Amino acid sequence: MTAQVGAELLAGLREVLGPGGVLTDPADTAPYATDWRRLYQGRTAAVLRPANTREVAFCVASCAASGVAIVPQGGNTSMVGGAVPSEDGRQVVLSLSRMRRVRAIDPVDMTMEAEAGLTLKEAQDAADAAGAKLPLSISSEGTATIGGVLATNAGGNNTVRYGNARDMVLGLEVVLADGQVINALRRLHKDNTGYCLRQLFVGSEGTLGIITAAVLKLRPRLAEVELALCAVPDEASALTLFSRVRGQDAGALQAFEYMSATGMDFVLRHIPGAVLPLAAPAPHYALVELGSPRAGAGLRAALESVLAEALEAGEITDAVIAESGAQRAAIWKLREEHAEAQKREGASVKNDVSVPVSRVPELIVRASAACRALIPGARPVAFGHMGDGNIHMNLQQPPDMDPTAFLARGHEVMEAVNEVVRDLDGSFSAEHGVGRLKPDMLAEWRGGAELDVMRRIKAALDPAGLLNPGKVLPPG
Ligand SMILES: O=C(O)CC[C@@H](O)C(=O)O
Ligand SMILES: [Zn+2]
Repeated sequence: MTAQVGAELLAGLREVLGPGGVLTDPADTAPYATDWRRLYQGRTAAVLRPANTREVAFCVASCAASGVAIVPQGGNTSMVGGAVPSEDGRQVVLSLSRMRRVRAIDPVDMTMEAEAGLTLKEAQDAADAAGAKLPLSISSEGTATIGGVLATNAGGNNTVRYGNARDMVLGLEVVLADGQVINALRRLHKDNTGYCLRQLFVGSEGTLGIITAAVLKLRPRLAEVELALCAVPDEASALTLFSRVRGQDAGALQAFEYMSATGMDFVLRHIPGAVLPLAAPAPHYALVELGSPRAGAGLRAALESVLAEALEAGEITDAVIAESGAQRAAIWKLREEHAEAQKREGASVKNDVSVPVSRVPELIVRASAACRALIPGARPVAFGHMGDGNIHMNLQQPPDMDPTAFLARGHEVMEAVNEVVRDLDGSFSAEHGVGRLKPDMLAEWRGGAELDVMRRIKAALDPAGLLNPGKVLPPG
């Protein structure tokens, strides 16, 4: 059992962090205690806002000495309640929001050293200003932070080309549960000196240590980008189109996103300014993006020719290629606003699942049918990162159903989808993590020796269980 947050602890923290560094007024702490989806309504006695790594270490050591648990928090955009405190008020939130410096960018090494509280968008912009590209891109990048995307190993829209967050980390600075700091902010591409500790913290969702800064690997800035939105007759055609585009020039493909008619309809109805740039709505859509750091790479002609072939083969029925940066942004908005549009349409159950890419059409067809059979009138909303096999196999409430009654069936819905995912050799959580929502699934899917090793690592690094309790690992 963790300890209550005492007045003495708070006074000591205030002395070092300053008055603005420790929030205790419920009006100030409330936004830190709930999640974007409003799945959880926690309570916290204090939000700590350290301004540098030394202060983070001080907070962690002070809380450890008092037996108080800490919930690390970045942009608080978790889809699985990974950054919310519990309802009993015994967990303090440690927000990294004041640590937002770009410490260094090296254009020769092609690296950026950034602090955990910098938003992903700010980091992307800093890379761009230095003539480089930070290729991680997710829908919540304006709010999500570097610490958060690393702690959760975020994936997003460009995984098909650049991999996930963990593929972009060369170095890491982490505050451990006892207040020690691992300073491994190295910029090395080769470094076989013992266990690769940084990758242990990436994806650990704040349960093993608190990431305070990272060295990120940059890529050359793109000189040419071409984007198309395609109308697709069925799920199988979307996969054939993906293979065709990749087959033409695998190195140029940087996003292949799938959307269904239902999700697109929500975006067009709920998101101001959203307009479908095609002649008519389609049953399915594919967003295809090519990019090259080389000016004169001929991507426009390449895209036109591959789409002409796909049209001829009946894999697409229509397509539009963006004519400007503004049009590109408008098309991306149709995809990136799916989560917001779903929220405005009412209650939904999210299933962030992945399967081998070849099985994505089967996943969408079978899981949609399973959801419809479970709750008649519910609307499957499949969309996401088809090029890497990660589909958001979400289910929207029937229009006339009480949202609370619908959400009460959330676990049944997740299980119906997971049954299909299991059968297709997939994963119950592709990019959103486990958080507070899915530890029971972890027990079931990653049980046995895997879970045993995870528990031993947790016990070794956080023996008192003070870092983000209740997240990732099921109660032991
Ligand atoms: O809302 C979702 O289910 C997915 C959110 C995010 O991962 C996305 O790809 O837009
Ligand atoms: Zn996603």
